[in-house]
Amino acid sequence: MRALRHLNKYFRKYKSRLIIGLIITIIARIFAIAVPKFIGDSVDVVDLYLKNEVQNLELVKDELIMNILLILGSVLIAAFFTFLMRQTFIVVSRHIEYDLKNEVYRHYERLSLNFYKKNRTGDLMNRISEDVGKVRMYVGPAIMYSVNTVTLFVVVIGYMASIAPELTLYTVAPLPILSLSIYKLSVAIHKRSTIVQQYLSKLTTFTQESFSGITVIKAYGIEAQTQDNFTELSDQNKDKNIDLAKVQALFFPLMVLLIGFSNLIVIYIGGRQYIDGTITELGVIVEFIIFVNMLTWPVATVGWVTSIVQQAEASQVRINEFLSQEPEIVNHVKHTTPIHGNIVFDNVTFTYDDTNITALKGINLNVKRGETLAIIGKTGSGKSTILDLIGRLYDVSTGEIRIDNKKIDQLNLTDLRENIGYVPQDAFLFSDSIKNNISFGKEDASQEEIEAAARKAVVHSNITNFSKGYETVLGERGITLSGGQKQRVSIARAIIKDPAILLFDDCLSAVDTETEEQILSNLNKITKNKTTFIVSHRISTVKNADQIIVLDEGKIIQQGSHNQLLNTDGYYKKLYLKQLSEKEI
Ligand SMILES: Nc1ncnc2c1ncn2[C@@H]1O[C@H](COP(=O)(O)OP(=O)(O)OP(=O)(O)O)[C@@H](O)[C@H]1O
Repeated sequence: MRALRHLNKYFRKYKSRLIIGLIITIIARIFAIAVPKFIGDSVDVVDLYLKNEVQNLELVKDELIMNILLILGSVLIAAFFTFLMRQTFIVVSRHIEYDLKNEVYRHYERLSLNFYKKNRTGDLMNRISEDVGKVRMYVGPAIMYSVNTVTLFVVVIGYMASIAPELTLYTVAPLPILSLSIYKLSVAIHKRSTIVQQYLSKLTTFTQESFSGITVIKAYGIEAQTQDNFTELSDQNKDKNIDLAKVQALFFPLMVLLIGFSNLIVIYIGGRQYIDGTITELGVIVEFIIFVNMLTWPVATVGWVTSIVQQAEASQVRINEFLSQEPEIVNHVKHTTPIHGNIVFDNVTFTYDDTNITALKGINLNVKRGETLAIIGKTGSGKSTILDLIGRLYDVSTGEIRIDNKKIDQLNLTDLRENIGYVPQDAFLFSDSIKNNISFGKEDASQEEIEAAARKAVVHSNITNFSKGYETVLGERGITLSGGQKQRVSIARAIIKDPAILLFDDCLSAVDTETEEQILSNLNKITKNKTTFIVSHRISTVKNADQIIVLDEGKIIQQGSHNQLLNTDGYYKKLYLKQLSEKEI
């Protein structure tokens, strides 16, 4: 129960509603037990009349009508309060579920990229949906049924013991067996449903991947093979579901069996006691039979609730495991720090701690506001890593990065990121309209601003060619756009922010050289008072930059302007000549 203590703050938050729920439950139960009492009384009146102890039939009829009205009234009141009980407890549980989901989501967002690399997306999603759902079963149904059971027990058994103590003892004796059996069964059900969940998530992941990669599947003609794999997974899934159904099927028969057993005891022992005179009223037996049936479900829920609490505990442990993770990148500065964009790398070395790859080794750079630095180099040489460090997606291992003469970790992280327009290598577009995908960089952007940004990124005419223009909704990962169009929408998204620092990570690779030239000439105007880092494999993209660096295995092997580098033998010149011969320049 340790992990579940995390929820106490929510119980405190909804304290008053829970107390009201408790009072409502007690009232509902009191009215519920009135029903068997009135039935018992009715049987007694009829019994007395049959034994000739009461002769006036009218009196008997009046008493019966009165009892019927009382039963009706009690049932209605009990039903109304039971409805209110569910409304309070279940509604509170939905509020707590909502609060907890938001808490987990907020925390996820604070965590650094490393966290996302170490944990699978499916796992993150499971904890926020399925695990929170299981915890809700504890804060909702489990608490509601526990309160219900305890109040019913105190009220009903107290009343039963007051009218026939010995019979009460015999009647409740089999109930712990019922509770224990239901508990065992619930544990077995839980085990099997966990397995079912695992198989279901395998099947979901497989289906999701095959639909995302449908182009590859069709291009390679492997539909039949994919179908076989799906059928196999589906088969396993079905078998596990059947295993689960087998134990679930035992639940109600087991309950009915044990209720039947308790009823037999009441009839047998109660009958004997009535015959030998220990019990004087026949109605008591009738009342007891109704009480046994009333107690059965709450007793069964003791076992069920125990298993719910165990599952919730396990889920909360998993949730707490993530909640207790501290973000590696911490915002040390709470006050705002304006960003102008003078960037210095001072002997920066960076090692990815999961792969242990030292992606950057002793990098020194000095880029002033208004300047453009281009980075070129073989794949895996550390180009993207430089951009990631500027956005403080990771902290440097040794050396330091300074922006406007301040160490990067002495800047307000939100200010830093708000002042960066980043265009990643793999343009990611959300399943939303093109308009919203662009204005993502500036939420309050007007249509004119959006169009202006799209014009600068040379994608406006493509967008207006779509029948719905800027309202065109993009499919998953923007599949309705070509690679080059996606890149340009992504550039527009960065431009619209009008940030102090622009980071372009090989984002013109899918654009033809003519369009590239137009974009670069537009960027030239935009970046006049900004600091720009541009990563590329093409000389045509980097040639106009103020500084160009060539990276190789994390080290700067060449540095200078286009002309300076052309006059030096090395990687840059070789690449230039090669691309020139390919007529790329
Ligand atoms: N998130 C990461 N976790 C661990 N290692 C990484 C990560 N990203 C990159 N690396 C490794 O760091 C090195 C530099 O990668 P980086 O992405 O900076 O290269 P790059 O020059 O941008 O390559 P490309 O031109 O192919 O984009 C590579 O060896 C890569 O495998």
